[in-house]
Amino acid sequence: MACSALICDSEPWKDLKGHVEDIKKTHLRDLMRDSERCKSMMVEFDGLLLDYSRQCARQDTIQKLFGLAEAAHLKEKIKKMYDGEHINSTEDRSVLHVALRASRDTVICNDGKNIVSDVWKVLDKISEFSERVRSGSWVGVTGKALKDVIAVGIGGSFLGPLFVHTALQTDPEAIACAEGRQLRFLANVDPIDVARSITGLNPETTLVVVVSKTFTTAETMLNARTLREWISAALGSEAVAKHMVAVSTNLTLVEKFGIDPNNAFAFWDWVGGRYSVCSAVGMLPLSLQYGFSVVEKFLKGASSIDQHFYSAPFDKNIPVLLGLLSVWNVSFLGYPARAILPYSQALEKFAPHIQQACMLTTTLSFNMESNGKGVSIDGVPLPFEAGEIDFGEPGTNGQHSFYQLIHQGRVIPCDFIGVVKSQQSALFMFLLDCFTGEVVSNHDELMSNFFAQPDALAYGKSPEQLLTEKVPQHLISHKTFSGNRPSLNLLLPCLNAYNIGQLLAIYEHRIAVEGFIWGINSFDQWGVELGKSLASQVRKQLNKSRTKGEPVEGFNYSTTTMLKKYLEAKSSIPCDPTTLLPKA
Ligand SMILES: O=P(O)(O)OC[C@H]1O[C@](O)(CO)[C@@H](O)[C@@H]1O
Repeated sequence: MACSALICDSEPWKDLKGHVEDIKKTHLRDLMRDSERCKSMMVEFDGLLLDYSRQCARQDTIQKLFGLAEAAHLKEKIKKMYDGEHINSTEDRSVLHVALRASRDTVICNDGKNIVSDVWKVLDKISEFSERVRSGSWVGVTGKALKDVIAVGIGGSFLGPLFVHTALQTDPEAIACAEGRQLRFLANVDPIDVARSITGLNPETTLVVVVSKTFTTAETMLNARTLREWISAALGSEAVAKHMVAVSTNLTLVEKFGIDPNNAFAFWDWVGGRYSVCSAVGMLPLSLQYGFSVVEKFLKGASSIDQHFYSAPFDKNIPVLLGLLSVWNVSFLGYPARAILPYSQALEKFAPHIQQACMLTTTLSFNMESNGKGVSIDGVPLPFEAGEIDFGEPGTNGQHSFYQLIHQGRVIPCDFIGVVKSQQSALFMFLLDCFTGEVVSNHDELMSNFFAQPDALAYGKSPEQLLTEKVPQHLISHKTFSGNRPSLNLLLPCLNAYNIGQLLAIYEHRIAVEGFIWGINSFDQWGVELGKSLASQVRKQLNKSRTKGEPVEGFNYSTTTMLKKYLEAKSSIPCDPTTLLPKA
């Protein structure tokens, strides 16, 4: 395909378009009867099982999708990514988050230079620093060990590390390593978030890690200054050197902020913010909390998927299959959203992370920032829908809220993520068959839903079935489930650091596959910049009005009215910097 050609003009795309009507005539009830088909739609790799037999697709659909992959030069694009070509063309950068988890002996080059040794220099520094802090050889200004960490950062400098931290928090090995320690995150510039992050913490025993790729993000920098004030007010300004460290690509600004450059942990412009969990962005706070040996396992899990993604044939390649199926669901079947449904509470922050990587809600994800685009990589407007709205909630909580929508409302393809061996066992596990009368353990109860829900979505319930069940006539339409709702299952052996790394990398690469097929740049984010620049105009106005009493001007009627109303009241409550609590 020529450079500015769109994938929708290719023959395989047109062929798939024509195939849609064919597929619409099928029903998952019938497709699921074909065991050979189902068998061909299962892939196992490194302890993982992907079952995509409940996709509205036949084997020939999958073959057609492979044809589309070829037309989009998917293999070549993956190779270009690993080869360090500047595939993020609008920012003229390579996209090399795979280098962040490569083993020491791997060679991955950016602009002709092997970057794996740079990666390991920083990882070794993280390992050494976190060990000093954890062992108490690095102490705060009053000589006390630093047992609590607040990681200040937003977007990609927050959501990924939060996901991994939340997932590790209940893993027995990680629990043992984190004994007596706390890791908190401060992302939102909302004073409520600030108060939550420091409540109950003593500056004497707290280390603040400021995480910002650019070191210019307004929310992060204000929060960092606020915590610097909190530390200085309690311990004196010289305490900053012992109580604040930074992670950034902009070491000049780190130094200007007042953080000792020796206490700065670098990463590089070839790491996109939302793909930065495996850089110091995630590795420093997580290593401080759990120790380097745990985070190293996480990196190894991600690396295992990196190698699989690079070398496995497409019919056995989990991220490739997931990406192609997403394209099928979004661009051909017309389903704009995807539900990410982990059947493990430990993964409660997974969907929020994927949203940014993919888009953004209260917990928006990385897919939405990556693939929420309307033009091709060459700047040509897309005449088809790309990107999807990701949302999710761990089962069975989701079942008691939005599952009604996915069963009988809109068709939303679902990713069911399950775990064979839970991180935890509840009491009933041991008492089964004894005197409790419980039928299954908590985990089996949870997983019963993981196995049942996809079939409920696929098969539904017809009016005929309901009649045989003697459902009253007036309720038949209310109780009818159309079924034929696509889903897939990803089953992980357990949820240790290694598996968490695998899961992260699978979803990162799935996003890349989608973007490569759609022909968009998944690695820039110009869309979020507009909101940032408009906020800066408002910030200037608030400052002028509050400090000089200047009138609100230059905004539309709506914004002017709201700003005036807002400025009428004194919205900031004076606070004591040592506690950051409102002054009585
Ligand atoms: O790490 P930084 O530079 O503070 O940026 C934070 C986040 O802001 C964004 O640029 C936009 O949300 C993200 O891509 C990034 O992760």
